[in-house]
Amino acid sequence: MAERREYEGLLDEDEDDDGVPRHLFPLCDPTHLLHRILVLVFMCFLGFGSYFCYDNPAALQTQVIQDMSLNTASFMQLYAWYSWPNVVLCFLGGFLLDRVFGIRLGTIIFSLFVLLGQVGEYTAVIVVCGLFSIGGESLAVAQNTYAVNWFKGKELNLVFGLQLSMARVGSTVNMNVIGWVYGRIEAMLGSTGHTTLGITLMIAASTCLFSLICALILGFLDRRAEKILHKEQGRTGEVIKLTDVKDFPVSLWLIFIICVAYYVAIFPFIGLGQVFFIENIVYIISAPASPLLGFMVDRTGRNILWVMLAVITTLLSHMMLAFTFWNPWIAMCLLGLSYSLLACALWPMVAFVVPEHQLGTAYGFMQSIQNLGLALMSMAAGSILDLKGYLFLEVFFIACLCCE
Ligand SMILES: NCCCC[C@H](N)C(=O)NCC(=O)O
Repeated sequence: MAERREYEGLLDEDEDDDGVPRHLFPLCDPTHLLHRILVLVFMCFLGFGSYFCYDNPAALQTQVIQDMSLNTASFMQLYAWYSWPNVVLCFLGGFLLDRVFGIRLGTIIFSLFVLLGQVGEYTAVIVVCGLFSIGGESLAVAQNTYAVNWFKGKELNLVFGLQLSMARVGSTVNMNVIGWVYGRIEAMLGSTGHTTLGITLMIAASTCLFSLICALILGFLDRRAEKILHKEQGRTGEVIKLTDVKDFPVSLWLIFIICVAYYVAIFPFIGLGQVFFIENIVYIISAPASPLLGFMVDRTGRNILWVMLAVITTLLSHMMLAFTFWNPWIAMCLLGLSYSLLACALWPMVAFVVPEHQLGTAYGFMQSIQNLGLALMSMAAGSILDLKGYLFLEVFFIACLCCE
């Protein structure tokens, strides 16, 4: 009780009982919804550049293969080199976030990696592609950690839905714009080639610079809120240890399994989509659907039930494509909705089963396992397509989903 009196004696008469300054404008008050919406805007734009540039190779496939004299195998290495480093380094990135850098500095560092990787992507292809990939995946870990820190117990599924929606907007904008940008530069220079490709990708890098600026602003707002709300005093003081991974609860390992078994039937499917509409329609549906479905999950709870429903409807989508001659738009629209539901119901579940000081490590480990699955299954899917065709590929995706 004595401490409380001393503490009250330190209270500025301009502060309320919780030590928050009384005369802050709502937009500047970290406890006000308007301020949290402001933080959420920058949180959503954190991943915009990473998601936008991640799809550069797919959106410029013809140009990249032509200008860099690549064959399909070496072209696909761009994606392989995105996933393979993250099998280990994404987990390490999450651990460094929890134990060394902290959320603010870690987010800025990973945003810088994404920018440097994108700017240098076609000078030392494989190396800086790895730099971009480490930044991209670890930045997603940081983004998820920020979301939980600011919105756990409030609108967490809606927030994840909004973050994923902005990510899908980045992918969709890239798919529909970057080819036009390349054409304009080709017209200006009068030829295709490395220079045209390089200038196009430098323009794409501006989205990563934008995300880095958002990371800096977000770091300022988070540090300011920590000071005003005296958050550091509420910390448990616990620190993550690498050996803590062996103590992760079974429920978290089940979330990891669901994540990898689901996403190997989504990203490789989109990447191998035979016609352009497959890549676009899933993302175009997911952009508006994710926040709406996230709001629904927030209101109803039952995340596990929604994840199960999403897996079942995704399974039905693939079975429609494999075993029926129905209009593929039906299956693709169903897939876009089920993918959105899965994404906004599954990712927040990590925050329900691990303490705050382990969040970055848990998300990092989850994406490491996801990237291991994606790297292996992407190669397997490519081989199955070459050797056995699309029916066997769909059966392969159905088998992966049945492992959930
Ligand atoms: N630059 C792409 C980041 C991917 C982040 C992560 N691996 C992921 O899968 N996020 C969920 C999603 O549905 O995109």
